[in-house]
Amino acid sequence: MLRTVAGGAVRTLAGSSWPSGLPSVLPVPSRSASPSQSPAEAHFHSASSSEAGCPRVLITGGLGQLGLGLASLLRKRYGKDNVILSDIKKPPSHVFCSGPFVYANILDPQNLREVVVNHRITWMLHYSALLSAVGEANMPLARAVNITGLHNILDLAEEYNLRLFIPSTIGAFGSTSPRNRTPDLCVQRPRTIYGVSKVHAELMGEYYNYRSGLDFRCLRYPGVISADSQPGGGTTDYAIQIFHDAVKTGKFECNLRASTRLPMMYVDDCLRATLEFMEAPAESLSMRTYNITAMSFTPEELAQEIAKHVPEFHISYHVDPARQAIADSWPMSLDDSMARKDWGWKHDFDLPELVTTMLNLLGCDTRVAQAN
Ligand SMILES: NC(=O)c1ccc[n+]([C@@H]2O[C@H](COP(=O)([O-])OP(=O)(O)OC[C@H]3O[C@@H](n4cnc5c(N)ncnc54)[C@H](O)[C@@H]3O)[C@@H](O)[C@H]2O)c1
Ligand SMILES: C[C@@H](O)[C@H](N)C(=O)O
Repeated sequence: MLRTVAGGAVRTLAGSSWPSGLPSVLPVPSRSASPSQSPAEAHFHSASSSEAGCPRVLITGGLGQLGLGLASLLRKRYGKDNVILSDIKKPPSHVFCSGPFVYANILDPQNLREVVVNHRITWMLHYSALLSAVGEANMPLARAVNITGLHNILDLAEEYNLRLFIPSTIGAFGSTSPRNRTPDLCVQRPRTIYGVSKVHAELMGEYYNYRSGLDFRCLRYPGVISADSQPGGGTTDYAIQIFHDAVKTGKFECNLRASTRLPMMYVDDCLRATLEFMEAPAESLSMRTYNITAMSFTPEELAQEIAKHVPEFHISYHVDPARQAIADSWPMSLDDSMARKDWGWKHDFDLPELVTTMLNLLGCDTRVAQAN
């Protein structure tokens, strides 16, 4: 099993049969390989890996909270030039210089087609979206990007036989879903355009998989916490901002109630899960959409953990009714046992490690704080 540590470095790797000669990694599945096929036949039928055996990856929406970290991890794995970052935003110069970047608007199918063809793309990781809070603030745009854009992506992935990853979210559940240890399969009646669009993405991807064999893969992420990128307008954003404010000012005003429990994950776990899932043999996947999680906490519990390192830290509450209503309809914890069973998902970061890591990355000397 491939494992990484904070920062994305490979820690331990098992297995060694990647045909491109990459350092020992999980065997790359050919989606049409079967035990009766010769490796040559399997390779011939695999359109999800490039001629050289190494995927050529396109990341859409790559300048958001998660895209840059994902690109960095995948570039370490597959080579800088095999991972193309794209967005409609202008990249800062350090991003532009760090590897291939192209403009790709998911609402423009012609533009997308050119990118896929010109860069000989074999895997697409589709990260463009409007998140929960900004989606409610601009429903028509969220509907266009998250639903019309998705249709463009699916059609292209089917036409060019791409392996397609689309992240879903805890926001794909609603108040009528079980809220404790929410299972993979249950009632999904979200009441945000974000949630509705993600249920649509899950179902459409599974339908394309069923209809034409599209190698669609989807993980329902919890709230993802990272230090080096800004959150994009979600309901779980408080769990990032709290660290910045704790380090800068020692206090934080939270827009959710103290007792609001939500599933969360540190970004390194999230990105490693994505890579491991993309590399998992198709035969090991009993489903195409999996829950993954690491921890669940409330703002109050997070503040208490931060206060162990920043003793003067003070949290206050000024609840935003729109975000609170969204959070109250989401799971408090997820059941991700199927991901753990099928393809070996295992998180590294629980709440104490998350807090220590975030504070260290943001420049707070937690050892000194603890000593004090
Ligand atoms: N961050 C989280 O906590 C979290 C949790 C669950 C799921 N996800 C999912 O992961 C994905 C990435 O999340 P994120 O936090 O990086 O989002 P983000 O909002 O930070 O970034 C989204 C990116 O999409 C781009 N985009 C918008 N319209 C576009 C268009 N027409 N064409 C191309 N790109 C466009 C934006 O410019 C932005 O850079 C999303 O699909 C999101 O639903 C994120
Ligand atoms: C949970 C996730 O999908 C995103 N961070 C949001 O809050 O909208």
